[in-house]
Amino acid sequence: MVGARQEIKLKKYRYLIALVIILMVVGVLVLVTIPVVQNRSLPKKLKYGIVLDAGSSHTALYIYSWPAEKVNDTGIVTEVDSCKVKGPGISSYWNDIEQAGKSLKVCLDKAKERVPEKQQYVTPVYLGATAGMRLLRSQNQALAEQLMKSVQEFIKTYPFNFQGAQIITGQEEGVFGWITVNYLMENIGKDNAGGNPETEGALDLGGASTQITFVPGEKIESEESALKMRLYGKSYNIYTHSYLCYGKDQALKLLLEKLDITDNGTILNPCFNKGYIRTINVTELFNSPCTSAQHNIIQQMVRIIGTGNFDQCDRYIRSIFNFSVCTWSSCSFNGVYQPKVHGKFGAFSAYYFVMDFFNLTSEKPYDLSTAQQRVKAFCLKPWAEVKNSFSTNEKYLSENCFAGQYILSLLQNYNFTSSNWKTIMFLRKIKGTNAGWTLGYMMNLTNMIPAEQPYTKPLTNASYLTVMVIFSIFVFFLLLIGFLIFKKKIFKAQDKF
Ligand SMILES: Nc1ncnc2c1ncn2[C@@H]1O[C@H](COP(=O)(O)OP(=O)(O)O)[C@@H](O)[C@H]1O
Ligand SMILES: [Ca+2]
Repeated sequence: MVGARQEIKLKKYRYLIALVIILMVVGVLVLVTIPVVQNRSLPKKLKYGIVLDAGSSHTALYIYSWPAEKVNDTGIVTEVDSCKVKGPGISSYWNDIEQAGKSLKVCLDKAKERVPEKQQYVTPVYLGATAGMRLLRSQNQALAEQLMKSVQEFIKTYPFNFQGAQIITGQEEGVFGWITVNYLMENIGKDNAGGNPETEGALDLGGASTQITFVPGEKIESEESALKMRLYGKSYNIYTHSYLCYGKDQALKLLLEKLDITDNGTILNPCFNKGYIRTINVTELFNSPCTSAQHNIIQQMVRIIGTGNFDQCDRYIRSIFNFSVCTWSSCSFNGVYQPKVHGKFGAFSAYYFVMDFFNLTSEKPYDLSTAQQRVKAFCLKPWAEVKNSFSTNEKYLSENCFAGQYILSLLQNYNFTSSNWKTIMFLRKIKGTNAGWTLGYMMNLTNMIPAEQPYTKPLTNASYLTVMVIFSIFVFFLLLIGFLIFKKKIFKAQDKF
């Protein structure tokens, strides 16, 4: 009788213990789920940053965004919107200074709509002007300053956190383009085991200048073009050079200057399609510091007539580069030091626009001879045919033969030959964000690129909690089993007595 009563008591205890276990497990699960769900359902607070790229040919505005709490993580800043300012670059407003600022209205209004009102006061805005303004400043510093002031004052009328309008250096333009490319490709910042991961070089072709930036496989001889950077705990020895006057619009002026002009004011241009005619004002050609050479043209207007002569065009384009001097172990042109190109390259801006026109921008790179054939085939077409076959804007269309040949020539001067041509990838965007100096510039000025690898927890919050709970349950069960065995032994021992 006593034994049976004890058994009932023991059963009751077991049920009680089972109930306690279930309640504990439920309790632990609730404790885990709530914080995880809680954190996930919180809307991610986004931060914004705006950069205006005041290029020589036009101004563009870019809006970037990133989750507030992840500033130092890599690959998380993305472009959420962009806006192309109508009309020419700010340097073209030298005769109507106030209009330079006003020209930005449509895009700044768009930014005001895009960035949530509450965030606008803390959203930094930067304006960086490039080679167009560099050239103007070299001609007339006061005028350049007035123009910068005009854009600055106009941006200040907006509720954003204005951080300054600067004419950036060619070196900054090159390096920030390189940072943008490598940040978006996630070549920098990722903790790749075993030394530095390979970075990609950056090739930027603008209207007034062009930049080449890469980490060479050899020591950089010229200090002028060397830059040591520490990013995310790794050191990079970067080579960068910006060629003023070798953007595609200024290079065309360099070419026109080389061509003969007839007494009646006609220039025959082998780099324009046969039959194409463009009339320009002489001052338009010679008002640039790139073409300040003396000229004795008496006419006001000159007529440029395309002859579509590929070989002649090639020769003339070569003539705008000087190969006669080099005081270094290797040079590109004009006596500029350049180490051997190394690794892969991303080529953007006008490189992309022009090569895209020739359908040479696919994921699978084309070889140099295919590129040459395509450009040649286009240059040999008469203008009448070209005009009818493409709906491209006439100015770009008429300059594509020149631009295509110029790009092929420039890249070969950098020593891209048939053997390494395919290391160049022509691209406009990387993961939805425009390739260009603006993103790198903003990240640098907002201190978003740490010099050292930021401390990262080995586990995410959610996995940390999960692991902790699983182990708690595990330990709890071990204890429980131990306890039950222990109890059983005691009961058994009691039964014996
Ligand atoms: N759709 C296009 N097709 C061809 N060229 C283009 C196109 N859009 C822009 N470009 C060219 O890209 C270049 C952009 O240069 P830009 O950034 O304004 O000058 P810079 O960087 O020298 O200050 C210009 O030469 C412009 O004509
Ligand atoms: Ca540019």
